[in-house]
Amino acid sequence: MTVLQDSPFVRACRGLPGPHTPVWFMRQAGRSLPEYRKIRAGVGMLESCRRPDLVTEITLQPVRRHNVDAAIFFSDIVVPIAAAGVDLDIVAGTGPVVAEPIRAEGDLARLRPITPADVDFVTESVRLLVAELGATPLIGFAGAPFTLASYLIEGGPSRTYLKTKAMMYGAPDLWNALLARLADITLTFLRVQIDAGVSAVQLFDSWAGALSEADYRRYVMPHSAAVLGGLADAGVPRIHFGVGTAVLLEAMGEAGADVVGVDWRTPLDEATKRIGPARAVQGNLDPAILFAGWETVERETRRILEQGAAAPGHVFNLGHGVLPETDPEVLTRLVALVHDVSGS
Ligand SMILES: Cc1c2[nH]c(c1CCC(=O)O)Cc1[nH]c(c(CCC(=O)O)c1C)Cc1[nH]c(c(CCC(=O)O)c1C)Cc1[nH]c(c(C)c1CCC(=O)O)C2
Repeated sequence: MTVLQDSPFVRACRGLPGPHTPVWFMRQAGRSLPEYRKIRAGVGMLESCRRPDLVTEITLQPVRRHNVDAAIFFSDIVVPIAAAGVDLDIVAGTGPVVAEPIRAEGDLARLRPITPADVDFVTESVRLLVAELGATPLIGFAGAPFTLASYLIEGGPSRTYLKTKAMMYGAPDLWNALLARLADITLTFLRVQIDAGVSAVQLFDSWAGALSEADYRRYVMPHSAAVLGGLADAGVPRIHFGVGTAVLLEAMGEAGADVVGVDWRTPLDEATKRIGPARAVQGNLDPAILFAGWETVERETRRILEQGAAAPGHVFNLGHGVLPETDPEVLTRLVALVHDVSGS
């Protein structure tokens, strides 16, 4: 086991004190970095996720630049479902597009279980990265069953989740069969990453905020809990993140998280009241604040560090991913600020 238990990041995830508040950014690897745009030129997104040389280089780029406290494995939430047999592509500027969406019982056969051999490129990439990263922890990740199902059912990104909700409410047996399959694939995919040496995992339920708490608990939480609960003995912290989840924070913690990701809509002290004292929080600077000038960035960062102190552990992050237009120098400066303000 290569879990970096004494790193500031893993300690904060476990609610233990450390030398400073650790910080990393969702989508820290990606289009905000010129070196990323250069290495990705002419290479498709899915192809880049399957090439260990590219995965390693792209994952390391923001670590070299920003002095963040953790790296996040470069991949995408649809990589395991592509490995499970679903014909899909990641279209620049749009996101995942599924050739034949899943709408009926017979379509489930297109989503078979995966074995570690189906994602051997993940094992190889994680091993290379863990060796390169040394004392910096690597975060593995996967999409949660609801968010994955939304792409599979809609066929691509959606504003209303109309077909997704129609299946969830109107065909609950099919819905539960689909989400159970996705939970199984996700659990295997995260175990592969843990076995290869990641120090933490993040389950992205980015679009769960489309649901009420009651419906989240009824239709989604059991499947996410199967994933997170299935990793209870794995020895790595589990982060559970979504957007627009103010009313879901308590349930997302209960689903089996050690750390609950919070977007910018809920202050971290308020989030901690809802989540309770047993779990750390991660967040929650609005990614758009990075465009508002340094004074505003500094003021908002100080506020978030103060409010985060109410939680047993705080991992500083944005409330959602880095926007492609972000000036990377602002991110570098933000990391230094978080370390400086929170350091003893
Ligand atoms: C919903 C979701 C997806 N993918 C992901 C989520 C959950 C996180 C979130 O809520 O943002 C997760 C993801 N996708 C990517 C990462 C890399 C690691 C990191 O955070 O640095 C992670 C963690 C790379 C990527 N995934 C994608 C890119 C951009 C494609 C490119 O660089 O060509 C990257 C760097 C493509 C993608 N893939 C997806 C979308 C919506 C997009 C954006 C489409 C676009 O704007 O072009 C699906």
